[in-house]
Amino acid sequence: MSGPVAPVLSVEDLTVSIGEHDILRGVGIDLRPGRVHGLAGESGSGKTMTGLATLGLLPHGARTTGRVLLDGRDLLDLSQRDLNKVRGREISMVFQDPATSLHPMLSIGRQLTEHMRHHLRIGKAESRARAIELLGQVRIPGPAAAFERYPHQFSGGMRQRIAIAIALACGPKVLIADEPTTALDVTVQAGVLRLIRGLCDDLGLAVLLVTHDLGVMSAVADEVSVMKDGLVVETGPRSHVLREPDHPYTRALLDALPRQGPAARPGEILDPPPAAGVDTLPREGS
Ligand SMILES: Nc1ncnc2c1ncn2[C@@H]1O[C@H](COP(=O)(O)OP(=O)(O)OP(=O)(O)O)[C@@H](O)[C@H]1O
Repeated sequence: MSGPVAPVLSVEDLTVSIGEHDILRGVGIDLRPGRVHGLAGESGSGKTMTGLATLGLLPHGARTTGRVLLDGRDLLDLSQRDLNKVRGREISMVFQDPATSLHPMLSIGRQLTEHMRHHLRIGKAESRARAIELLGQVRIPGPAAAFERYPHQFSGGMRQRIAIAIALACGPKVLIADEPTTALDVTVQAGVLRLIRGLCDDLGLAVLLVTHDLGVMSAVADEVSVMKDGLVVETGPRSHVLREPDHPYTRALLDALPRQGPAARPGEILDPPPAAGVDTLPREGS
């Protein structure tokens, strides 16, 4: 095992308030290249808000304190203009429902290339070639033909792969994936998770994987943070947090999982055999 890699993105003591409501109350998370950091917690605990805050995408009127450091720059200090350069270029986000994140009236090729041409300032032929390469990288069959097609011509799983290709188009260092498989049929979830894991490994992406699903977390994450009421109550290596949690809230989350076999205990359900990782997921259906 190699030593700890320096974080590319560090959220430090982040607070977000809207009106009287304290939504985040001092969140700290480090994202490292080539690592998937899972963010778990019950609905309303602040997972999505943490992801959005890293992109400066907070609701109107939100007040923030703390720091979001990307390679040493505090994103909370950037102007909207500078933040726009960071979003999509250095940090990208994939949302739960690809049907809403893809534009229904624009071809896949246009959605991929406009993004690249804007951020990377490259020409039409170069952006087309890169788009087709990206579609291949996310395993869309027939990438050149897919380039000409529209979102409705693809299945949900394929649409999420396309959304991931768009997120990766400008070569970001950080990918925020907010419940990326929750809207998908269970048979295609594994394939999308395996893709995210593979891209993280191959491209050295730092991934924040927001999910309420501890099974997903167990299959893909290297580190896990657990949120409750706007705070990270526990963070650490996946095997530790999901098998021997220190915090009673994490234990309660694990105990609330449905049992999956006569002798299964939470640690056994969640932890794949050593080094098997994502390969323990079922084969994808599309
Ligand atoms: N636009 C908004 N304005 C005001 N409060 C908001 C807004 N969006 C979210 N909140 C509040 O912020 C808190 C955290 O929400 P967030 O969506 O981050 O939770 P979450 O952990 O991602 O939950 P879920 O799993 O349901 O998505 C919640 O109390 C929510 O009601």
